[in-house]
Parts: sequence; C-alpha cells; structure tokens
Amino acid sequence: WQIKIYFDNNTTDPNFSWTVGFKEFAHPATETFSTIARAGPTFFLAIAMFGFVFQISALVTEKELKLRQAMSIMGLYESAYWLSWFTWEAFLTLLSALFTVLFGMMFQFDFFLNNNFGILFLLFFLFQLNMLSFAFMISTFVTKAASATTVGFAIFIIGFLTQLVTSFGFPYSTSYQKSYRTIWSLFPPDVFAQALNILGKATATPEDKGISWNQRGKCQSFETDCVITIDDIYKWLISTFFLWFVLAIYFDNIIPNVNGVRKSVFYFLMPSYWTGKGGGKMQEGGLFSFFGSNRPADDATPTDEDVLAEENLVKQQASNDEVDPGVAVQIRGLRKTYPGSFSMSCCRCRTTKPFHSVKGLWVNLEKDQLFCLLGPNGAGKTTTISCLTGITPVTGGDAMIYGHSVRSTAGMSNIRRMIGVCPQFDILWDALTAKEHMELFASIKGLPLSTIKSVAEQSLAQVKLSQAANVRAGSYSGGMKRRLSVAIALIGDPKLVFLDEPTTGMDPITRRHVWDIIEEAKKGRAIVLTTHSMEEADILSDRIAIMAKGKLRCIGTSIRLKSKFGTGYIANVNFSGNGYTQSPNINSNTEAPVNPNIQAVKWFFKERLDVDPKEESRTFLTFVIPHQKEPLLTSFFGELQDREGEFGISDIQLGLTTLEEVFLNIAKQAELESSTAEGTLVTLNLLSGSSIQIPKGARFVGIPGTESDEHPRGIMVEVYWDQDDNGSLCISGHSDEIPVPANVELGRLPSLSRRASMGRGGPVGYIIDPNQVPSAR
Ligand SMILES: Nc1ncnc2c1ncn2[C@@H]1O[C@H](COP(=O)(O)OP(=O)(O)OP(=O)(O)O)[C@@H](O)[C@H]1O
Repeated sequence: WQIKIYFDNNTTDPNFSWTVGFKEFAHPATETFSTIARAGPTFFLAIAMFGFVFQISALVTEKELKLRQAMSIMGLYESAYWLSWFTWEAFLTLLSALFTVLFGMMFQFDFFLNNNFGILFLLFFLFQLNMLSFAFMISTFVTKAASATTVGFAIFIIGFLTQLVTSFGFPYSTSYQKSYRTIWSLFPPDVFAQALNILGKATATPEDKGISWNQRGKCQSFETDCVITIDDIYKWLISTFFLWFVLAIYFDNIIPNVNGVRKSVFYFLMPSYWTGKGGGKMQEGGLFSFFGSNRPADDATPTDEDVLAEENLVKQQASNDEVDPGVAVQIRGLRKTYPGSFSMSCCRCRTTKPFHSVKGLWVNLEKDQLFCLLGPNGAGKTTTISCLTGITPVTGGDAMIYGHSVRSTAGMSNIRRMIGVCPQFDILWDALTAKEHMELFASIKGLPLSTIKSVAEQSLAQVKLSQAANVRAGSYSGGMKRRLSVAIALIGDPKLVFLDEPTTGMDPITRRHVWDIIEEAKKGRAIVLTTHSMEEADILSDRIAIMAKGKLRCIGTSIRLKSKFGTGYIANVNFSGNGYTQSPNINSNTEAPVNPNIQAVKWFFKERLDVDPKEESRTFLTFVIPHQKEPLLTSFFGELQDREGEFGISDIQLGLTTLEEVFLNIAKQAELESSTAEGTLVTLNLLSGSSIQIPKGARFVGIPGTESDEHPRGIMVEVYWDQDDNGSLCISGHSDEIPVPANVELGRLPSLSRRASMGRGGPVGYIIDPNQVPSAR
C-alpha cells in the first residue's frame, strides 16, 4: 500500500479547476497519473523555491556576519566571490535538476517517462539557475538573515499564486497583449509554469507520446492557442538569468554594505572601473543620504608637544615626498566623517547629523614595531583601522601603507595583499573547522597550493589549536575563536597586521601565550594593536598613542607617557610587622594596634616630600609622589634606605604611575575639552549656599554679582570635575572662593547670558582662562 498526494481534475475544461486531496492506491500501475501533470507546477515549483529561500538566506547570512567583508579585507576579489558562489550553486542546481527528473521517472510518472529527458532536465536546470540569480539579486536588498527567510517565503507564495494564474491560461494566449507576456515572463516561476503546462498537456493520458527533443521549438498539435514554445521558454530563462545576475552585481555595488559603504550609481560608466585602475570609488550612506550642514571637524593644533612634533614630522615628510625606509604606515591627516542619515517611520522623519569620528591623524608607524592605539569607547580606534584596511572610505587626508595610498583602489588592492586583520568581533563560519578556515584564508592570500596544508597546521599549532583543528568553529569557546582570528591575521606572512582587541575573552594563561605570539610576530612587520588592557599595551607596545574624541591626545613610549601624564611616582614601603603599640587616640577594644614605624615613615614622607599615604595597612604604605618632587627623590630614598632598620622597613619599591592612570587622565581631559566646547550648563552649588550655572568642564569660574570695593573684579572658584560610571563629567567639588586676579580677562558666553536671565539654576558664571590664573599656570 502507498499513500500519494493526489490532484484531481473535476471538469472537462482544459483550463480546469483544482481539487487537492489524499487517496489510497492499490498499485501504481493500475492508476492513471495524468492529473499529476497538472499538479506539477506547484509541486516542482515548491522544490525549486525551497532552494531559493535557502540561497537568499545563506547569501544574506554571509553579509550579515561580515564574512564577506573579512574575505575582502584579506584580498578576495569581487569576481572570485561571485564566481565561487555561482559555481557551487550551479553544481547543486545541476544535481537537483538531474535527480528531480530521475526520481520522476523512477516513480513512473508519464510526465517524466513520455517527455524527452533532455527537455525536462534543461527546463529544471535553467529554471533553478534562474531562481539562483534571482536570489542573488533579492539578497542585495536584504540585510538580516531573519528577514531573508521571510522575503524568500513571500516570493515563494507569490510564485505559487502567479503559476496558478499561468495554468489558467494567463497571459500565454493570443487574447492577451505581448507586453503582458513580456512582463509576466520576467518572474521565473511564470515561464516555468507555462513550460510545465505544455509538457503536462503533452502527457495528459497514458497514450500521449509527450514532446520529443526535435519538437521543442514547435507549437504542439494539441495547442489551439500557441504563443510560446519550449525553446522560447529556454531563451527566456537564459536571458533573464543574465538580467538578474547583472542586476545582482549592480545593486550589490550601489546599495550600502554592512559598513554603509557603496559605489556611485554610475560607477560602471567610469573607464577606470573596467581597466581596474581605481574606478568605482567608495561612497557612504544610503542612496538618499542626508548630508545636512556638514560642519568641518575642528582642526585645532594639538596641545601636546609630542603629538605636535609627530604631526610636523609627518607633514614635512609628506610635503617633501620623503620616504622613510623605516616607516611602514604614514597616516597623513586622516579624517573620517560618517554622513548623517534621513529616515521616515510612522509619519515621522528622523535625521542624524554627520559625525566626525576621526579628526585629522598624523602619525608614522615604524616597521618591526608594535604601535598601540588606546582610547576610551568611541574614541575612533576601530574607525581608524577600518580606514586603513579599506573597510570604510576616508573622508579627508590619506594614509600610505608601504607606499600605497588607501585612497586609490589600485593602492588598496596592493595593500590588501600585504595586510592581516584580526577584527574586533570574530568573523568565522560556524560550520567550518579551524583547519578549513586556515586553508581558505591561505588560498585567498595566494599561498602556493603545496604549502597551504603545512602552513595551516603550523599556524594552528602556534595558537595551540591543533587539538581542535578538525572541530567546527561554531562549537569553540570565545577564547578559542579569538586565537583562531589571531592565527588568520598572521597567515601568509603579512607585512602589516591589525589586531583589534585580540585577547578579549581569553584566560590569563592563553592571553600570555598570545602575547608571546604577538611579540614573536613583530619581527619583519609592523603591528597595530588596539586594546582596553593597559597591561597588554604596557607589555607589548613599542609606541603608544591615546586617542579620545577622534583626536590623538598623546604619543610616545610607555615610560614617556607615564612620566608625562601620570601623577608621578608610586612608592610602596613594606614593614616587617614587629613592635606594635597601642595608638594613644584610639579605642583599644575596637581598633587594631598601630605600628609606630608606620607612623614614623608617614611623618618622614610628610616632612620631606609633603605627601600623605594613598593606601595604608598594618604592613605597608603606598605614596603617590608628584613629579615636582623629582629633584628631591635621590637624596630622600637614599636616606630612607639608610634608615630601613630604624623604621623596620623590609622592602621599598619605587615605580612610575600606571598606564591606566595616564589613560584615565587623558580620557578625562578630552571629556573636559569637549564638554567646554559644547557649552552645556550644569548647576554648581557653592559652599556659601548660593547656586550658579556653569559650562560643563569649565575649570575656573567667576561668580557674577560678587564685585565689591574690596574685590573689584569679583570672586571666583576652581571647580573639580570627576567622571561618573558612564564616563560623563560631574562636579566633585570646588575650591574656596578667591578674588579674581587683576590680569584676568572676564568673559561671558554670549549665548548663555540669555538663558541666565531665565533664572533657572541661578546666574551663569564667567569662564576664566586657566592660562591667566597664576596658580593654574
Ligand atoms: N557607521 C557609523 N555611522 C555613524 N557613526 C559611527 C559609525 N561607526 C562608528 N561610528 C561612531 O564613531 C565613533 C568612533 O567609533 P569606533 O568604533 O571607531 O570607536 P572605538 O574607539 O573603536 O571604540 P571601542 O573601543 O568601543 O571599540 C563612535 O562614536 C561611533 O558611534
């Protein structure tokens, strides 16, 4: 016994109505399968459409997960990308078409037995190929894999409905205009349904002979109203295949990718595009981007002397076209502005302003060195790397990587051959193993076939992934994925490697191992590292730059930055722990006994250096000694060492303040600067009880209305700022009220005076330039 899906024809009209049901059959041979021919369009369309939904979804997933971007950065050509997809899918299509026809024959359907095998195979193959290029085109409009499945099924339903309409005779009859047929035939399921109609009618009864190969170009004898032959249908399927494929490539170029980057609408008209000499420059934003008043980024001269010196050096080398053989990357005034956008939803228009993410970087990155780019979230580090790797186009300035400009397409394709990138977020195929990843990227990098296997194994051994080499990356832990990404970045011996937070999520042991790999990898190449681990930066970097708000704030070696931006030196004094006594001023029942040596050392530090301990316990003291005291330190620590026994000191350690402190200071400084520039008002509650409004970030503020005979220029305060948990500035306190010095120019923010008159939060304070305040200088 068998259960078959059974479609019955209840009318004598050739354009019959449909009844769908299930029926039991005693034996296939005793049944007539004429009706299956009529049901065919739906059934075979369904098979082909499932493939279509899968193809769209796979293409969009690859885009969404930035896998395509990763391959492009590593040097994959666009043509190779499309060709690989097409070759693989065409092969699957070929198999699918072959098996559809073979299974049809195996199940003894007249439709498959009586019609010519070649006709059927070609029809199924061309239709599915057509659906493939249609899927390529549709996928360019979809950005999320979840929506891709919905879109795929929506097209499937539309295809089902239109093929139903086609089977009723529309528009393939002389009673309809040719233009209707042309438009209708653009949708692949429609012409396919018409072909199945013809072939189905040719095998409507077991006695019908079907259509032979030679009859495919002719109207069949049973067709009373023939307007299209099987051959015409082939021609349609072939031409629409090319149409959808060309449109897919065109839309893929002009629709913004995951990074919002696209080519001009007329990119194909540029001769340079066809000659491969830099045509089709990248643009940004959607086709209807809103650029608004594109305020230029502020190009103020850097305040830091090292940043200024670096800028002047690069400017001088760039203007003389001087090539320093020791320099791998020369960043020449790199600027990046993300365009504003315009969107409409629920009858509301939303616009976002252009955003200056990188505001003019001038830096040389040396060969054989690791350059570390630090900065708070949103500082512009990843954007800088994206500009250097060609992920996003630069807005202004340029960068020369081993003599090739990132602004030129030809330069960028040379650059791609010599760089390796470990992106901030792992870009890996869940279904591929580590070994397959390495082999894929080794081939993209152009390694000789004979070496790919051994190089892949070596690289995996280096990052300790040999054991898991044949395990799918989808089942890897976060740390294993990062290690695989680092291995991918280093494959093919790139001359420049970008590591964007490479050790995120690694345990301390693995992290140290990866540090060793990075240290080893420095030889013969330049490495650009971004990280939020100050320890990592301190250990690995030859030079460190800290960015904040899109600008370089400082540059130099770790020691240079610590000595320049740290609060000074940190002294740790450890005690042997003998000789406890009761402190005279504490309750003996509740408080721990105090070591007299500790008191003595505290007094010693206070008297000689005027510093109090930052941290203290029963066995150690920690002091932060400001840089100004540097001249006194040699004699001070000499004496302390001589009196070690007297003070009961077991150990003295002296070090510079940490990089973390430098980082926090720079971030706070940048926050202060930008808040002052924005002029946002906050309320300052004075100790005297009154309140005034002051611009966020202002350091010295004059209090309005305090002018008197005694203080003709009024009173001012110094405001202390701190950062809250979100990094925003908040007032932590203010100094005593002091008279405004005589030489100070009093200013008022004109735009603020009006708000002050509104009286909310009190009058607005005067901003006083810190350079004019003697104590601040
Ligand atoms: N496509 C974009 N459109 C608009 N603004 C963007 C875009 N990409 C990044 N930005 C903005 O540019 C700024 C810099 O971002 P970027 O990712 O370079 O920072 P980052 O220093 O790498 O930060 P993190 O340490 O968090 O990775 C951020 O304010 C971010 O919001």
